[in-house]
Amino acid sequence: MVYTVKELFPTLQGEGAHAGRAAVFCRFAGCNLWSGREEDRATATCKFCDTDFVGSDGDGGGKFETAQDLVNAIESSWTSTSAGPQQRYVVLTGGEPLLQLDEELIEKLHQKGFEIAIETNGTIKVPKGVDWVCVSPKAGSDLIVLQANELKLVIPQEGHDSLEKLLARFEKMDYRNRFLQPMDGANLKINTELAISLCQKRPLWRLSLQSHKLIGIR
Ligand SMILES: C[S@@+](CC[C@H](N)C(=O)[O-])C[C@H]1O[C@@H](n2cnc3c(N)ncnc32)[C@H](O)[C@@H]1O
Ligand SMILES: Nc1nc2[nH]cc(C(=O)O)c2c(=O)[nH]1
Ligand code: SF4
Ligand SMILES: [Mg+2]
Repeated sequence: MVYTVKELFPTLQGEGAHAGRAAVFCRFAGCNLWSGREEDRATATCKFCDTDFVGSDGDGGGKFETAQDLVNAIESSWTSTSAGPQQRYVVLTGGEPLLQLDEELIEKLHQKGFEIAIETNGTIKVPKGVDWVCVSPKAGSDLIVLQANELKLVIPQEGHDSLEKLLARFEKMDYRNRFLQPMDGANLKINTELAISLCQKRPLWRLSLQSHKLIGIR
């Protein structure tokens, strides 16, 4: 299996329950809900993406011919921060990482001592062995990952009916942690105020800020 990776870099997880934790980010190329081309954005299922996931030309990106090649690159990225063997943490994101993640890659990352997290839109089955699953549902897509460590809902999304009804539905489902993340873009300030007021009204939800953007890291 050849893995196409847009970029691979050490940083801190910026979002959700593990915010602030050292991690290597492996951003896979490609997504099933948007081509990544600006001219397709308006007609895509997911229209608000903040990420360039097209191609393999980013820092640390490339085409990795084998799972072992990719794992070696992830390990080098971890070590490049002088971090030792403890608490090795990799976040597989994209694009949509579940278009490429397979059990061989999971097994080889575990052999190197990595705890594995994924960021997924929840439309593709999660293979066995992933340690932390964060699902971020998109309006107009078929959510099939109905159980996860973390649900991270970006708000507000065009195409969702009543937000309060949607939250009530997710509150009954099997997600261990629930976050509201304000949509970045022209309305970030208003969206943040909305997320704050909803978290105050509905304490099953916590606020997830994209803290990496606030502090100017990737
Ligand atoms: C770029 S996506 C990649 C992983 C996967 N495709 C997904 O959507 O979960 C990573 C995270 O960024 C969130 N995100 C994307 N665009 C955003 C925006 N404009 N504002 C806030 N969060 C955003 C997604 O919802 C997801 O939680
Ligand atoms: N630092 C940092 N944290 C993140 N958490 C989720 C991200 C993503 O794009 O998947 C992300 C990202 O792009 N950078
Ligand atoms: S599903 Fe994720 S990667 Fe795909 S377009 Fe939406 S936010 Fe971006
Ligand atoms: Mg991001």
